[in-house]
Amino acid sequence: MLEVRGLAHRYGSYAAVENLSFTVAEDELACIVGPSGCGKSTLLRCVAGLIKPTAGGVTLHGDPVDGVPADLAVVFQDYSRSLFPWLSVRGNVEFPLRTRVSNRTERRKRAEEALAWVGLEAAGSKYPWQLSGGMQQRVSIARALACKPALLLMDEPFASVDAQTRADLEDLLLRVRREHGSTVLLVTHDIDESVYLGDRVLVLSKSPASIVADLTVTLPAQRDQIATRGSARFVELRTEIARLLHDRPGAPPPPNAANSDALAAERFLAAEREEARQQSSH
Ligand SMILES: Nc1ncnc2c1ncn2[C@@H]1O[C@H](COP(=O)(O)OP(=O)(O)OP(=O)(O)O)[C@@H](O)[C@H]1O
Repeated sequence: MLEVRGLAHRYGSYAAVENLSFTVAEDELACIVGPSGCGKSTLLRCVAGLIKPTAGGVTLHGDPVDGVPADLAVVFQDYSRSLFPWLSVRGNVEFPLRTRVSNRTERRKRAEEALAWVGLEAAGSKYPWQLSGGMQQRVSIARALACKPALLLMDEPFASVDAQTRADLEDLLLRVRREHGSTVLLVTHDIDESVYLGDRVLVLSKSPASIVADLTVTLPAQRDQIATRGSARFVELRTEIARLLHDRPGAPPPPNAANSDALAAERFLAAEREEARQQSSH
């Protein structure tokens, strides 16, 4: 569905992204994880057609992306700036449909349907500022889904909410995807989140971003915040990604009850999570 080939982007003389190539298949959820400032958002903006790459290109269904494609939707981290405060929740969800669906009744139906998908069927008449942060981000997700996009791009979508809300939103995304099917490219700097959500994780290098690994997440499709995150395979994958991100071939191996390195690995990953939390709060 999506092909990124030889993509590079420079801001003046500064190379943010260099020679990136990958594909995303229909109904796949691919996560992009990389160090802070490595060029993840730049990559996503190029895929969304918001900025023009300086080299290489992006195709969606084989058509070159040159400007924002009609069948693409983006969810940003900062829900408070992406929702219109003067429109009701329903009005926000209906807004992008104005240019896509001419029939008003159909627009209303699509908006109500999308709000039900994210559990906000009773909040349509409220205003965004009357909702919690997690609920506002659910409105942003409903707005994106109402467009029935061929490709959903998400840029650190859960980085601005508390840990419990984040877990709820992650599960909401997995459920909506299971029930309604969608192709998703999601950027995060949280290693655990990339493994928990992804069918695949693309690991980026430090700036200028290039792909250092493309890992298939060999975990059961049905995920659970406790059982999945506690499984040996999950721990192996996140340790592998942490090692790749920090370019430390000698980093601790995956924890193993019989292995005294287990504690060191846990400490290393806890420091990783703390660093990601601090970055997202800035
Ligand atoms: N409009 C711009 N003009 C100049 N430089 C920019 C611009 N946008 C981003 N950059 C630079 O390009 C590099 C990559 O930025 P980008 O936002 O893509 O990284 P990121 O991986 O998404 O960062 P973060 O993890 O902190 O969100 C950074 O060094 C940034 O300062």
